[in-house]
Amino acid sequence: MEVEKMDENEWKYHGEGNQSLVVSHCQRCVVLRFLKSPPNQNKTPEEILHHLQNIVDFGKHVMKQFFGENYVHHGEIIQLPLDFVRQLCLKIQPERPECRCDKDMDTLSGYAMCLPNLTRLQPFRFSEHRPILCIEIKPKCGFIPFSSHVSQEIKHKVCRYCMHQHLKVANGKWKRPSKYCPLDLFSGNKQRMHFALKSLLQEAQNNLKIFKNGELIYGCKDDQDCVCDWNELARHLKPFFFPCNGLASGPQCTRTVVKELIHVITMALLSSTDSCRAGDMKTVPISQGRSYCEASAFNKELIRNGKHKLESSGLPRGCLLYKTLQAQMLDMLDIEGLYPLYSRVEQYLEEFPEERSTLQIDGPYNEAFYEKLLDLSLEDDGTVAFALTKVQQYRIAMTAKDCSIMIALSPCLQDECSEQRPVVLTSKSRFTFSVSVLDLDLKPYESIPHQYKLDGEIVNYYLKNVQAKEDPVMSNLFKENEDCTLVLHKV
Ligand SMILES: O=P(O)(O)O[C@@H]1[C@@H](OP(=O)(O)O)[C@H](OP(=O)(O)O)[C@H](O)[C@H](OP(=O)(O)O)[C@H]1OP(=O)(O)O
Ligand SMILES: Nc1ncnc2c1ncn2[C@@H]1O[C@H](COP(=O)(O)OP(=O)(O)OP(=O)(O)O)[C@@H](O)[C@H]1O
Repeated sequence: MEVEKMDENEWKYHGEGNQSLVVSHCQRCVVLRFLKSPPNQNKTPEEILHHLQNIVDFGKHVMKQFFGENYVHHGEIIQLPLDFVRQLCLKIQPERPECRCDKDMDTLSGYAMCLPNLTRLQPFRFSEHRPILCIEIKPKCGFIPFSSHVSQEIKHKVCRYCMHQHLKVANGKWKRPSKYCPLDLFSGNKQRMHFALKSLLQEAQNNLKIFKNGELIYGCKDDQDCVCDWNELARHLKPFFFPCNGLASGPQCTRTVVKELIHVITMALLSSTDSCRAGDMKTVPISQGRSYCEASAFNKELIRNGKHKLESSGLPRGCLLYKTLQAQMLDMLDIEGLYPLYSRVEQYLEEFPEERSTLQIDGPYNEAFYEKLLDLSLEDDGTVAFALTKVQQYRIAMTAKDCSIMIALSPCLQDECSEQRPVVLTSKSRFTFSVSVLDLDLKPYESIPHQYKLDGEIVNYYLKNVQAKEDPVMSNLFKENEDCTLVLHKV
């Protein structure tokens, strides 16, 4: 990119999260990702550069090992003319959702990350001018803690996402709770995955976005500004799934198109398109934890129908969901078991502050950092080394619990398909596709006390306001079904 010739008119607002703001190039398949910070808390250019360098290194040397070369796009740092950045910031400001304006885009350093635009990245070069559909999913934590340090039984039964939903609705972050449960998505069971994806389509929150040719066509910019109309979505998608038409519009058409969409997402998520170095690093056998969440609407429906066993087919080892789950499961002790270890590291650092850099708390995130993450031993020998390894593994796990998955799909003809290109078929069309992961910024060491506090708040809110009310209803349902089993067995 020729940085001297940067023109803000060639860029447009693309999206943002809590930490960064993204603009996309109007013609080329690239984005610029700027850091954000609260007003008047600007970092120096050196600090920004260091932060960005850490993000790139972490993607390159650590996350690529966990997720695989092809899934991770670590990007590169770019230095931009300050005038361009200021003009760009002014230009995009009106597009920004109000709820994100508590932080400002960094306009003082001139540094940003340059990445491929994953919403427009064509899975394969041959199809450069083909339309492209992209689905972004933020799946969140896909397992129930198995750690013996967990103090509240409910955490062994209901997943964090489902519990957190109630607190978020109470706090006004979202208007309605979602029926999505990450454990259904991560189950590998197509029926459960279908239910999870349908629930995401019903209540997208910040967990689902759909882009057509790089433009957001479905999902929430914020809780006030959501484009979530299934008929409208079906109108956009019909040419992708039914290119020769023959499908009249109406509710039946909408349902058919949505079903096809869910099918392609499921197939892409279960596909294995890469291998990685940490490939056979097994954090814990999935069987150790419960494979379903008691609060999942899918699970409740099964119980209502007298079935007690939720199928969990398991994920294929090479697929991105499997890799994400394995990285998430580096949180082996749960925040309750981790917090005392964090305190041990803190105490040590209070005594020996100069050791902070040797311990690589704030980087560099290099090969040596990665190697230290591979020790999965849970035997606490009382050392700072043990505590630090668990803290760093926990940070990786938190990062994997908050990352997003991008699936890019492009229609292709039968004679264009070859063995190198993964293809997914629907009833009337075929797509080449690629799967990537984004937002792999390592969670800061300093966020651990916040995690500890938030965990308590989520659980306490759930116990007080939800479980207390739901329990009699659910236990009655269990009882009814048990009665039924008794009749069949003995009489
Ligand atoms: O704690 P959670 O689970 O609510 O996750 C936060 C996300 O909220 P979500 O629940 O996905 O709506 C939150 O997402 P939103 O800003 O709410 O869209 C951030 O991703 C936050 O990350 P960071 O601390 O800014 O790096 C996330 O915080 P971390 O816990 O990952 O640090
Ligand atoms: N390389 C990319 N290509 C296309 N879109 C991108 C890319 N990177 C980010 N985005 C878009 O910008 C949004 C915000 O980016 P990102 O998730 O990295 O922000 P964040 O502030 O780090 O998020 P969080 O709130 O989770 O901390 C994403 O949800 C995605 O839609």
